[in-house]
Amino acid sequence: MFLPRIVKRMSPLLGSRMSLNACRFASTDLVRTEVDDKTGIAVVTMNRKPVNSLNLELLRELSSALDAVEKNKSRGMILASSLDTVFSAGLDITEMYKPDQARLKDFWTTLQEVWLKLFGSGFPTAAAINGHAPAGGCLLAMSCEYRVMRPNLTIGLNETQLGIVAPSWFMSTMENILPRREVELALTLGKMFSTEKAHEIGLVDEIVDTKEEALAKCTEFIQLFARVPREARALTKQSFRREALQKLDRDQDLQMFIYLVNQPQVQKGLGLYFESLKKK
Ligand SMILES: CC/C=C\C/C=C\C/C=C\C/C=C/C(=O)SCCNC(=O)CCNC(=O)[C@H](O)C(C)(C)COP(=O)(O)OP(=O)(O)OC[C@H]1O[C@@H](n2cnc3c(N)ncnc32)[C@H](O)[C@@H]1OP(=O)(O)O
Repeated sequence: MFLPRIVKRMSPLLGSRMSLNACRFASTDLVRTEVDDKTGIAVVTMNRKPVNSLNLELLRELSSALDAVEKNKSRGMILASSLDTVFSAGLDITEMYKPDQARLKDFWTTLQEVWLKLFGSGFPTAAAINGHAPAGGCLLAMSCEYRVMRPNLTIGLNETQLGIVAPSWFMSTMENILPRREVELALTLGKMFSTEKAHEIGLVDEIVDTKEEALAKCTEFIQLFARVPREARALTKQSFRREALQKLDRDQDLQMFIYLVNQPQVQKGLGLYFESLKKK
């Protein structure tokens, strides 16, 4: 159970430029949330070694962090990773391979919840992509309004490469950013884009060299909205994203997921893929 710990302290995270700002922290082991008192922007940092794979516990804590950002009336939120080379490896394969059925249900329901809160948030969002972002990691980054990425990394929805199908709301999330044709090709190929290619096609907005620069660029983006009335901005964003949000029928999607994941050929594929990751 996530219990936000709100304390005042100096920020150790954002380097000298922001280190004098007092920050409020609401943190757990897996997700650190820090609100800069000067900018009012929350940085939500995923911290699950080795690769921030999204298991039930990490998803639950992300969901709670999004609630806390909403409740605190933060000016915006930056999603980042504490790891040097990985933003998030996507869904934790161990949640889907030979799963406990009750936990599998909880896992998927919580993932839906995180997406609904992040993609549908009223506050401005940006992703500081300081590491690789395959599949579910790409989904989180794409659910934000702006993406800043370090060079020589990869991002994309690679599900078909694993022999699985990205759910339709993963697809809609990509379609909110890229032209339909580009999305169809990316999805059917299971394409992982380099940072540079992702920038060229518009999947990523800016490339920077360091995590600190990524956080600074995300902050600049969120500050663009400083003079825009908050409610009007939020309703405009939510209205623009409504079609994608409403298309998700949670019960039907859950049933489909449970059915597909339990198919012997999907289990076999997930097992082989997991083994190949271990042998790498
Ligand atoms: C309604 C329709 C429904 C359903 C159809 C059914 C299912 C579809 C549902 C959802 C879509 C799926 C979405 C996903 O997100 S699936 C996950 C896809 N992720 C990946 O393919 C990424 C795999 N990982 C990597 O490519 C690399 O690990 C990465 C580039 C991220 C980092 O490389 P690095 O060299 O730094 O680390 P590694 O040595 O590879 O890994 C370290 C360690 O971590 C383990 N690992 C990696 N990724 C995962 C993962 N996703 N889940 C669990 N574990 C992972 C890896 O095995 C290593 O473990 P160990 O050997 O024990 O150290």
